[in-house]
Amino acid sequence: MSLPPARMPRPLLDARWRQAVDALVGGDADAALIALDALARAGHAPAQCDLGRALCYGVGREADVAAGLQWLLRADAAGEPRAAFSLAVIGLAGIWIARDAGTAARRLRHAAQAGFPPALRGLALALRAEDAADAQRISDICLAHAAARGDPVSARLRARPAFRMDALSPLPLLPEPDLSRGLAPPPARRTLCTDPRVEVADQALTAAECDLAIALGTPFLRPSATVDPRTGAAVKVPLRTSHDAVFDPVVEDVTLVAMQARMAAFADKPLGCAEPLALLRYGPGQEYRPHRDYLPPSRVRPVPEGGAGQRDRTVIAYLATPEAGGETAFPDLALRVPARRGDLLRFDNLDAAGRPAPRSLHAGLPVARGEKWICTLWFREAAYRGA
Ligand SMILES: O=C(O)CCC(=O)C(=O)O
Ligand SMILES: [Fe+2]
Repeated sequence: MSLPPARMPRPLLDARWRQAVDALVGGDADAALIALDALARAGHAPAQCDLGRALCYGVGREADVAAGLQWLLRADAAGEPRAAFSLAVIGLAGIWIARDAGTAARRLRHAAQAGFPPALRGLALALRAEDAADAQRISDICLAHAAARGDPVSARLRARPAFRMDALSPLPLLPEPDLSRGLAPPPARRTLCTDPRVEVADQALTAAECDLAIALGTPFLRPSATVDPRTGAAVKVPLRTSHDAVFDPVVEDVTLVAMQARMAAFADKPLGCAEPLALLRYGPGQEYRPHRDYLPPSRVRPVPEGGAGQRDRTVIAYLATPEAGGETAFPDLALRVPARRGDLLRFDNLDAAGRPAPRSLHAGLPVARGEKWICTLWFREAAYRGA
């Protein structure tokens, strides 16, 4: 006999929820979402969380952010740590809901204290930027716990070498991190050119942010392609010989969001105007030949028609300094920007009248020795994410 979910005992609900998650991961999104919906309505907080995330990010069906947020809020109110973490990331991004670093920090602490690995890692990296006496010690304990719970990125980011699971001390009472400092625009910028505008912010990223972006994106790297302007199809061409990865927004990460929020602040653009963050790796001899970042008109839906418009601005974050070569060059402006880990570069792709600016021509010069890693945000004129 089959009871309606609302009357099922908790272990049965948990079993149903695990089945639904297996179906979601296994690609049977329709069945998964129907099951999650029934469980969510029956008050099962983990299912509310998964349903909320699926709706927010359009997993298995068209995104419905408003409905997704409602489920996440209900799961969070019921104490579900993963929902607290998702809402912390969403609250820091400030695209779907107004940015609130204080509430995000409270939610992140709660999720970390409950042992959710991405939250432990996010809290650990936020603490690394703080100078309180205990911050570094607690940061390392958090990374150790996240690694022990199966997070390979935390294992890579640990300052100290491997450890044994049975040597782990219990998680101490964790502090609430100050997430607001990571969002502020870089304090100083150097203007290298005014037409088109090119600016650099020195040492605007922390070492932890650079390492995290590399570690998180590495599994997704593939040989770079570009778009054929005639057909719009992705093609492999000698224009880009690097490897790249695009961070799908569903890869929620507090540190990555804080880093992007700072890149957006430097660009004087809302983060919601940015395309998803891209990661690029260049080895010796690899390059990005001279090109412009604005799109062929056929791929631009103009703002007055409700589209996101052109790529009006680009921000590049340098994550790893090559031993030689790899500068970003602007041939028409006689400029070369060294690829120095931690620095940000921004430049305009359009002129003051909003027309494509041919002088924004730029290139990633060949790396001579070592590796160059960057993250790029291409900003549109109007809202792109969640639009
Ligand atoms: O690698 C570089 O320095 C330039 C990268 C670039 O042009 C881009 O990502 O659009
Ligand atoms: Fe570019």
